[in-house]
Amino acid sequence: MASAPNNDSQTSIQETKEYSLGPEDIPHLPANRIGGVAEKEYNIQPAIDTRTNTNAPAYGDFRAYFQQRKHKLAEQAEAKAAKGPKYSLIFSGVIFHINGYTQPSHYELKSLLIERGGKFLHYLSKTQVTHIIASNLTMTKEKEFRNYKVVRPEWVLDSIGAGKQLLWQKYRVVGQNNNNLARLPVEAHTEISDLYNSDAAEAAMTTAAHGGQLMTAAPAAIFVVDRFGEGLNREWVRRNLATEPDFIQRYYANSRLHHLSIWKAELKDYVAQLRQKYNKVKPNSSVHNDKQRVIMHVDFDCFFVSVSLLSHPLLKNKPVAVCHSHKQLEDCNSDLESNPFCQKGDTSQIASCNYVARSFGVKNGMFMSQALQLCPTMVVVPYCFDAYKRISLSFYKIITRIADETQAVSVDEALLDVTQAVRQEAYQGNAEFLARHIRELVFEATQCTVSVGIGHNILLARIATSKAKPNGVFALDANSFCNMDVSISNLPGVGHAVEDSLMNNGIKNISGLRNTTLQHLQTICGERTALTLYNFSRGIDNRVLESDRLRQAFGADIGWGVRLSNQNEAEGFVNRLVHEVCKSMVAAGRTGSLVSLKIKKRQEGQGKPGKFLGHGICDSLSKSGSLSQMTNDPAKISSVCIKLLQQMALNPLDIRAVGIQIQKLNNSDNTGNVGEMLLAKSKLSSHGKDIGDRDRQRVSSPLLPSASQVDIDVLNSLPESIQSKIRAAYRHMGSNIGFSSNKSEQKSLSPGSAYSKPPPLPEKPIARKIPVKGKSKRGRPRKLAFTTSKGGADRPKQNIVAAFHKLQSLDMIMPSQMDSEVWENLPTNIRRELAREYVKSKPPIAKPVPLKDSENPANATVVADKKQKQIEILGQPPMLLGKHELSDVRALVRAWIDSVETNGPFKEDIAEFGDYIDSLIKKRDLFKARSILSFFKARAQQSHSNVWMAAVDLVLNQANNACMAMYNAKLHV
Ligand SMILES: Nc1ccn([C@H]2C[C@H](O)[C@@H](COP(=O)(O)OP(=O)(O)OP(=O)(O)O)O2)c(=O)n1
Ligand SMILES: [Mg+2]
Ligand SMILES: [Mg+2]
Repeated sequence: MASAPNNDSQTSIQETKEYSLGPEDIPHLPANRIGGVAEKEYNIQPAIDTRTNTNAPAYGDFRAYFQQRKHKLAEQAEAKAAKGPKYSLIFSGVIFHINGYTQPSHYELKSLLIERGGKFLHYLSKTQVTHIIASNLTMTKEKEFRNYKVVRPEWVLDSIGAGKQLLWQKYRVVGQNNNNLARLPVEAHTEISDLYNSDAAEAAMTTAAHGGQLMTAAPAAIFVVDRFGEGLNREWVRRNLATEPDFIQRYYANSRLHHLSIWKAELKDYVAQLRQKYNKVKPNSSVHNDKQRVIMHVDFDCFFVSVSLLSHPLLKNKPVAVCHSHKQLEDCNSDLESNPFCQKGDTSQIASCNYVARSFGVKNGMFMSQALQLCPTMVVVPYCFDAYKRISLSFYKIITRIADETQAVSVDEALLDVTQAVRQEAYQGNAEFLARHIRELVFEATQCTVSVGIGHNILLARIATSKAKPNGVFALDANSFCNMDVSISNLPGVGHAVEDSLMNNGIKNISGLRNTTLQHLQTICGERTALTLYNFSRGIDNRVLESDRLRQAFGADIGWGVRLSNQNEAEGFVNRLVHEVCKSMVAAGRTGSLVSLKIKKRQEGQGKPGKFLGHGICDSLSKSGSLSQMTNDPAKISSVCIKLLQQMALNPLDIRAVGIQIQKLNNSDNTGNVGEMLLAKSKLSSHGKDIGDRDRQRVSSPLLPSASQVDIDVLNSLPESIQSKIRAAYRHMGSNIGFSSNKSEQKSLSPGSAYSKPPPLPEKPIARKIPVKGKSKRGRPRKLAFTTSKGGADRPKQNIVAAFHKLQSLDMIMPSQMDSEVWENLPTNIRRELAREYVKSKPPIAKPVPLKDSENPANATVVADKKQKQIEILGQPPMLLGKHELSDVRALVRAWIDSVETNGPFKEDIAEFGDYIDSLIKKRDLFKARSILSFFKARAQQSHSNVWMAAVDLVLNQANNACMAMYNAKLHV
């Protein structure tokens, strides 16, 4: 075995014995390794820090180095302090406020400015503020700030680099004269020639970033330093536009974010494959909530750097970063201080830096210019994407074989459930032994170190890893967690919006959170988020691992270099992108039946993007279309995509980013959901024809789930006319579907039966698009349920139902609980049929308890019944960005979520949306409020983003408060 990053277990056990909590608390974790450590000790040395006695080859005399370094820094600090202020006060007189997400972070910007004489305003006081720092602004903010000096964070960094306060105008986001700014020509060639005189902050860096391959091939010809007046290779730029045939491949080859997202998706499938290979069975879910669970979080230390250093072993003990920076073209031993990028603003982002660099204050994600100030001797090495992937695959092989369950988190990180694995004789029930074994095996296979966090749940394991790093193991229980000072923003799913809401209510840290009652939290951030935070703050986390969740979509997004001059070029680009996506689908043996095209369209009146050839500020558009069958054929998918593009009727010159997503995949865990399958199939009759002979062929295609996979509850919940057609379709295939809703009958189908193939993988309940609320009083299966009649709290809802009844003449009303996207894609006649059946199946409506006339939501019913009148009586309907039609508002919501899916929304946008819903409620248009909220919730759920779910909670909470105030009842969404 190669020398392993391991420790002598005996030694470490003795060392940490004094911190023991007792085995009765945590039976399967090594009791002598679990928390119970005084808070201050955490700050100095983790209770279980195997780093101290490690033989870790990667860090050698690391500890001694750190001690020396600390000493030296302290001396330097003292010397500087003795001399006077640490930095020249270039920002004195600047009173600044930071708006929205920024890179560097709020915290970093704040420190940089304050240290240099700036004054920070937490709450924006428009009379005091001199500068607002923002990377992007919402439309509302843009209007609001149009008379202020709004600057990009680069202004701060570049000013520091230049040693003086630079002119803010060059960094403006919007400004006094913004309206007069000449509209930048959109044609790519103009933009390119503009670049010759440009000071676009990221131009050189970005072009370099995306041209890594070319730089290697011919650095002298390609090197781009326009920013410093040395000229730009025009040919290079031309070659880097989306119109070039090999653009996508080169873009893919150089974009780290693209790699990270693809790897994440691929690793999910890879884990599922490996689990089959190793005959892993999902562990019994009954132990999910208790203290018997042992969860590990395993994460490589400075992954990209560690891997890149395998081919640069001599740099091991030097500060090193992986980054697309010109600096990597420099000789590592040259005088780096003289590098122009040390003095000018190199805004390329550090993907990963090693722990030596971190000891200087450098961090992952930092801009290179800032990092070089902190650590001028830092060496920059290039990306090695192939090696990262290769090493990641070896890692996943090892951990998936050992763990009971594995959830792929990212290329360098996984969550393991090892509850059973630790019971094996070799580990004697000691999780730490197992963690060491994993570290040894990974090191032996990859020559890189991983750190392991251990806990009874995902939250504890993750927090423990931050204590274990680098190159160590740390176990944490809930008690010890409660003694730690964990930042609220480190809790999973806490984004800016939630953090700000908590801050505004005086909840600044985790102990503040713990000291807040659940009820109070609920008023701040909604029921679900409140409960999650309430639990998290106490170290409680009931989430289960998702080891069997296959990837749900294939796709690609390109938001750089997209400059298209005509429709032909636009269609050609979409076509090439589809071909790229299909390649990976074919390789994975997956097919899909729904394709979405996302376009970012240059926003009217916007100047040139901050990033050369970037997408700048855009409107996001998205359109989906069904494929005529499950397919991964690029020609078929491309023709649907091109139709979608044509339907969008855009000026190709305005297209700034293109994304394609293929969903509703075969073999994915929604194939067992017959409701969804049936709806997908219904969509096939694209001209609204009934499911007849023409479709029977399709019904017998592999599109339909096998009879054994049909969820009878869901089938029974459909209108009878549709049920009978489905049953007929199965009869046509030579199979009968039972009428019983008894699940055990389905399972009892003989294993040899042609339709007895078990549904693939999922054991957790399948999310249903069409909810079933059990049986009606008469014992017959209920039709699609609109509401449960429970009495008091349902009063407003029943009135909405009444509104619905009255509106049935429109007969195209979507049942609010149905997935709106599916609904919109259904043929007209099926929609009508569902709507009619739906209405017929409603139980009689209970008489509402009379309320004061002015408060009676039934009035809303009457108003809703006479839409035109509503407008006359109540005046203009409430507007969201100038839109009021339901379909328009939905389109806005969809575009909103699509445009910032992963990062989550700006809090101002949430507030604006919340206010719009509020005004709907105040205008008594409960039907619309509910419908839009359901749509919002459904789309947010599809994004699988906790941040979006938190946004849903916030808006729902606000809506419910408004509803309670008006009707003394909640709005059921
Ligand atoms: N926004 C991001 C996040 C991650 N990565 C890459 C670089 C990292 O090396 C790798 C793993 O991410 P980690 O967050 O685990 O960071 P490191 O492994 O570099 O450091 P640590 O030791 O803190 O885990 O993914 C990236 O390029 N950009
Ligand atoms: Mg890592
Ligand atoms: Mg990681």
